[in-house]
Amino acid sequence: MATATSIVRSPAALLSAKVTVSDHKPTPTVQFSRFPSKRSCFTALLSSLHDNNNDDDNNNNVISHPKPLSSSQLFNSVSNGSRLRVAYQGVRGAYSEAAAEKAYPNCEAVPCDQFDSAFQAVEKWLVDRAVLPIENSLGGSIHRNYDLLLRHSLHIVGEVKLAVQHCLLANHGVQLEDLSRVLSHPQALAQCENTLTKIGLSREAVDDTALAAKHVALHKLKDTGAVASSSAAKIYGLNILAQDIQDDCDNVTRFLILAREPIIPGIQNPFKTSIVFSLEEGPGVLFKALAVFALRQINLTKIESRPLRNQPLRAADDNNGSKFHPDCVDVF
Ligand SMILES: O=C(O)C(=O)C[C@]1(C(=O)O)C=C[C@@H](O)C=C1
Repeated sequence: MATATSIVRSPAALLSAKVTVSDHKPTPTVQFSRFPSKRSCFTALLSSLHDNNNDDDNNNNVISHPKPLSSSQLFNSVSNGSRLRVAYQGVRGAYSEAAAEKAYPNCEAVPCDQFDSAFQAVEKWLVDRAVLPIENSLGGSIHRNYDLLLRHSLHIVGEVKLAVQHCLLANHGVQLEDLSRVLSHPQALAQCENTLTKIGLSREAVDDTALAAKHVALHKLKDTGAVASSSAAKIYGLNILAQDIQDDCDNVTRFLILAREPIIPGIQNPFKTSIVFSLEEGPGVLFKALAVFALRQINLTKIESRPLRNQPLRAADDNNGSKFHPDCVDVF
């Protein structure tokens, strides 16, 4: 069990509650809110009130949202008698596939070549949900997905944590001393940094761990291994040369569950909220923004800062001599 915090609907209506989150279930979260400017912040607040009142959506000034998911729909892996389709990045045997199946045990896990394709698959109604990695206990944040969350209009409706245990895989008959190179996802290579350095293998990044295993098997490579899961070894017929090669035995990746529809937070489940905002530069702006949470006893579980793409880096000695200008601060 872990402790987390709730609930922020908008900067104008802050509520907080200390809650307990089970690690074993997907944690429901309210929608991914964006407050890039005062104007859009106001729009977001208006549309959220509009949804809650269930009014007819005839007003063009108010953004219309898809119908929100209910908490019971959220955990149902069967919709209308058919299996829920859940997009993940990678090929069969990727950790993301295991995360999708952990989030929705009876789902049809749908492989996507890139993170962006998984976002698009949900937006184009090809699948019902996407399950994508957002941070790892050893490797840190997966920035690509933070940036994609800003570019797409999907909602975070839950999260799932997966213990990641890496294996060193090779073709049958290949010994550890035959290997000079290893392929894997960059995060997986980072999570095994110490072990791979000790063995003395050069590293090459590919799109996902299972793809690395598939490549080694398909091309019958004798000098190249793959860092991937034991299920990838089974699927692609590879031998496990070493198990649990990650640098820390507590290697956990947190995945977000994304949907077209937001969910309405209920009181029966704990809720976590993600907010994105940018700040005008000036002394103490970040301190003041964070004080809003501190003064209401809201426990922040993660803070992430991303560059604003449409603004070049600001010089360190401009304006009032302030050396640090956070371009964008995301509170998760
Ligand atoms: O390559 C995979 O198997 C993935 O699912 C991707 C991914 C990641 O993006 O972090 C997921 C979990 C592990 O941390 C390593 C890689």
